[in-house]
Amino acid sequence: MMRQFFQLKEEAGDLMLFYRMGDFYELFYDDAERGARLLGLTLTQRGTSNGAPIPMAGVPVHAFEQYLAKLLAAGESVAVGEQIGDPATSKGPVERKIVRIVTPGTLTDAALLPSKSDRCLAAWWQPVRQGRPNGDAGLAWLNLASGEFTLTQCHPDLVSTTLSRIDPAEMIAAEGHSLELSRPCAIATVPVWHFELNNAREQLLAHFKVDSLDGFDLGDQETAVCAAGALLRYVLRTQSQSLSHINTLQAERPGQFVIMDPATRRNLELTETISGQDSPTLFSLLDHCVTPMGSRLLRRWLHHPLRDSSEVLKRQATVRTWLEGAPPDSLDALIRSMSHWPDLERISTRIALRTVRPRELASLRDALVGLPALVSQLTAYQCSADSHLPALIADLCLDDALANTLSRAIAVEPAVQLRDGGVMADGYDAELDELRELAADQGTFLVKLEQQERDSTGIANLRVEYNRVHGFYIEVTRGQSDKVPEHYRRRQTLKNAERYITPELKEWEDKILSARERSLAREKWLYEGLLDSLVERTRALTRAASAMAQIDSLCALALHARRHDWVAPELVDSPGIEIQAGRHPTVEHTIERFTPNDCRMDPTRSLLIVTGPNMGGKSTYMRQVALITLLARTGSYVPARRAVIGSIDRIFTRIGAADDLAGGRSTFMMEMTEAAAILAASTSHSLVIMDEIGRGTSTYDGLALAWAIANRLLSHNRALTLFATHYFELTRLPSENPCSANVHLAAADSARGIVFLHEVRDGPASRSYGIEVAKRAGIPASVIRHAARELERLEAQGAPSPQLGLFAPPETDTSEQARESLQAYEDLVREIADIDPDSLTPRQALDALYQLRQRLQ
Ligand SMILES: Nc1ncnc2c1ncn2[C@@H]1O[C@H](COP(=O)(O)OP(=O)(O)OP(=O)(O)O)[C@@H](O)[C@H]1O
Repeated sequence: MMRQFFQLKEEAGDLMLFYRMGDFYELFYDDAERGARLLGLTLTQRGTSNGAPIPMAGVPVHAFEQYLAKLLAAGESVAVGEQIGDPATSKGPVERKIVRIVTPGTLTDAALLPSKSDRCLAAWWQPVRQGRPNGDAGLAWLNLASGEFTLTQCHPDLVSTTLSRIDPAEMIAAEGHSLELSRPCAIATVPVWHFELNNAREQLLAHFKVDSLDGFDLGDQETAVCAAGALLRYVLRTQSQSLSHINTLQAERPGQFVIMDPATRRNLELTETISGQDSPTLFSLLDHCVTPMGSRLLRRWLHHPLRDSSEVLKRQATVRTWLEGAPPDSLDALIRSMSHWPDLERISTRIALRTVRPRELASLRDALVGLPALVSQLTAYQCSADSHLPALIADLCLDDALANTLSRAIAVEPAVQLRDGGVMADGYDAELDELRELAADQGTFLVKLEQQERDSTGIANLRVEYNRVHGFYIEVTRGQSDKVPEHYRRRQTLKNAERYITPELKEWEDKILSARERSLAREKWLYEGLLDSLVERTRALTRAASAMAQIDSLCALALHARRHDWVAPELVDSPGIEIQAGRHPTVEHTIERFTPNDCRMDPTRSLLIVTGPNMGGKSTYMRQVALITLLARTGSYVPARRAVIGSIDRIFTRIGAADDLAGGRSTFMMEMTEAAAILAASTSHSLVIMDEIGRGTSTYDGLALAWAIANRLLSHNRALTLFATHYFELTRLPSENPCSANVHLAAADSARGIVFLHEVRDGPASRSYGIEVAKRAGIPASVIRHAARELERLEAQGAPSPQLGLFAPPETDTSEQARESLQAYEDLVREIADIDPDSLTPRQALDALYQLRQRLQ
């Protein structure tokens, strides 16, 4: 047996191998130890190997799925070695085979998948030369549960940002290539040759059954093709079924989405709060979706705001259709009609994988039967020319044949498992009906036969009976045996009676005894046949599922907009943001009276210095501007009286970083790393939120850095920036650069202390109110008094203000020496510019380098 185990284990490789033994799945050796640790199983032993006991741990077959879910959540991958031979007829160990491989990124089973989020598998490939990244990285990702297969190429620095929006459950990387991930996920390593272009391309050609990839328009995506090929190879290994639902491969090109790095997604709390909770987040707020696929799409939209306005405007126009010119209760009625919809997206995938369960088909049938009513509800809306509702409705118009087939084929309430029978509907197949009738109506048949035989033989006490040893028989008492007709064959002789069988009874016996097995086999065969016909429809089903998801998500956005008085933002191509009376989408629900605020930023007013007391509302204000921008770019309405949102390429936020102790970076280091990324990548189309940059170090250092960073953003990046700070010295920036302006969150003194007005006003804050805020926070009165005295003393002393030197314009050195060194420097630069590296031999290049170095000295 262990030899067989080792064979399977070799096949399973790193996967945990569950080896079927009777009613248990057993783990051995390291797998057993890992399983015991992760699942809390009791570790036992079975025999010895080289004198050492073999560790073993097992789980009962009936509870396997629960254990599996736990392991997948822990990022483990599993292979199931099932008994496929018949124990009764096997000599030696029963034949076993790996029949199932489950990895965190290749799940399709509804029970193991979260309903409201995707779990995809991604592959990453970075060509290297001399140990350094050489060119763009390639990424491919597959949502096996929906069949979406996508790839892209990006600069190596953008890999982590791109992965943060894809949020894979599992990553495939080449052996020896390590990748830094912003969130933990399972990593599978595969040999480097899986990523080689020719192998990868062959894999894709074979899967899509094409001679060239030209039709997919991937000419500029060679590195990403390497990743896609390796990914497909991995998936084919894990899935024993055909992957016919993966029928296209789409390339994403830079510039399609508003880029947000992992820190920004976290700071804006799109789908997870900063502390890692599911709510309150922007997604939890807007998710009024009534289908799981609608929720999943909405989540995707929030992580993928679009740069190009055309698709956004289509979504917006569809939301408008439901809000304007339609009776208010029609939206509620529409949502109600969708609320019983099953997860069509996953069902159609499971049809393609041929793993769909009977009850899923029943729910598909019910949904399809109700589809025409939903379609007519949708067509009743008057939509504007720019809405894509008509296209979505067209995708929902599936032909009746599918609904009719399912209605005829599937029982009203089918069994959970096909193996239990009772799945196919009565009347769908005459042979199945007969088998079922036989199995169910044996009593009736026997009574009928008995009567028939009594009548034909005239033996009044003739009986038709059954026992386990002899099966069915006709019993005639000895006294009547002379009346027995010739075609009766004796089966058994008893003291007082003879037992007979007739050809008719024998035939019926054969039928009845195997009727149940035959009816189950027939059902299985019919089910497979039904799947054959459904598989051909998966494309249409997937399109309908996608239309349904979009309608559901857009209804959710419309509902939220109606309930909370949101407006349609105007989208323009120039860079800029203008918001009138904007609110924070989530904070507005957590407090009684939210104060709306305006915001105007454009190239002539690109940086706003935001000052105001702690707790004054600075962070809320800046986040609300970012969230309104993001919502506008997903097609949603926004919480404002009016909003005009320009073309935005990236949103960056640098907000109160937490220590990344695991990554070995302090708060200040994190802050500076994020700031460095912003300075390196933001453009005049970027929205940058900087909250109190520089506060993690000494006042002088902090202020100096904040000043220099703000200046750089203003004059070099020219990004639309909201820059909150407690360094009042920074409020002098607008007087030096007219493209910046001061705004502040107003507060007022009252008899009972400071009152936060939460109102954004022009100009800098007059003072900081730090001591008042500390008082409200409960700092002991004696400490507050001490602090107030200290403040007075410092102010009276006119404590040296660090800004004096900092804010002064750079000194211009006019001395002769300075002029000379400037001249020398310019000569040197010219000389370097004149070098043509392509025309130099390596030796000449080295000489040139030495000469330059000498000049510097
Ligand atoms: N516009 C607003 N209307 C009403 N209440 C608001 C508004 N903005 C913020 N608040 C309230 O003020 C609280 C503090 O806001 P926020 O954290 O944005 O202040 P802050 O100025 O960034 O503070 P700190 O400088 O200490 O980080 C919020 O939790 C919210 O309850």
